[in-house]
Amino acid sequence: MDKLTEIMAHKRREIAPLVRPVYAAELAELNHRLPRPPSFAAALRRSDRKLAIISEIKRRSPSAGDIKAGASALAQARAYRAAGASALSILTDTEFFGGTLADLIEVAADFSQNPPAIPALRKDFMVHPIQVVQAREAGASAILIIVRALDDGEITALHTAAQAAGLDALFEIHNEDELDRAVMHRAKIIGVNNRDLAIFKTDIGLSERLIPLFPKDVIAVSESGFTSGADAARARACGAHALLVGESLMRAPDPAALISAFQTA
Ligand SMILES: O=C(O)c1ccccc1NCC(=O)[C@H](O)[C@H](O)COP(=O)(O)O
Repeated sequence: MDKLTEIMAHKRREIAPLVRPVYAAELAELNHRLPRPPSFAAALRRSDRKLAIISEIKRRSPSAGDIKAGASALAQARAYRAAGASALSILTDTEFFGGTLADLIEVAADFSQNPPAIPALRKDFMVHPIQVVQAREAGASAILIIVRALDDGEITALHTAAQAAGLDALFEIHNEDELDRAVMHRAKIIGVNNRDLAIFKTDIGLSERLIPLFPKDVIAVSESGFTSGADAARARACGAHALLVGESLMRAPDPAALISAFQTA
């Protein structure tokens, strides 16, 4: 069993006690009642030709073990914002990544009270619309849809729920078939995850292979394995609008310098 399969099985067991029908009317009411979060999609299309950097809060991971155990999500988010990050990715999975939904709630509440707010992706392993309700209530601007981990019915349910709740969706893919499925679901934002989850190797060549195949109106994100401006330059050259970066920014003594190197590569 590869790691993603193990994580998805755990996530399905974890949320089983919370699962209930989630109707469009509930999501629309939520969207109407809660303050509108900043747009994730708009933040990824920069007008200054710089790459947008989605900066991730990631305390540990299956591939790296501890990265920055005990890090304050709020301190990390403030550092990223000050450094010019376009958006945040906040891992809310506890078992494998050491994050919590409380991290997202804390950061989104602080940013809305102390602007400027930048949008946050709820980075978790989504399987049911109840997690979309949680994401919207927590202050997220977007959710993650991992195409290979879900059947088409589940993708439709998550995507429809996200749209009804006023959230964007980042569709994550690893190959041409998954790209076709994301396009069939009318994804507006598609990310290529450069990490092979079976052997944990990252290869930016995967983005170089897949991003040129994206429809022209899709926002292209390259995810995982970025450590230098030279890596970012490869993603830019193949058409990426944005990078999603976790480990190297969490470990960086000066995240601002690294974000600047990525942006201007
Ligand atoms: O990072 C992992 O080890 C991992 C393992 C299994 C499933 C997902 C995993 N990572 C999620 C991500 O997509 C990355 O956190 C994200 O793209 C940032 O990657 P990086 O910059 O390499 O930390």
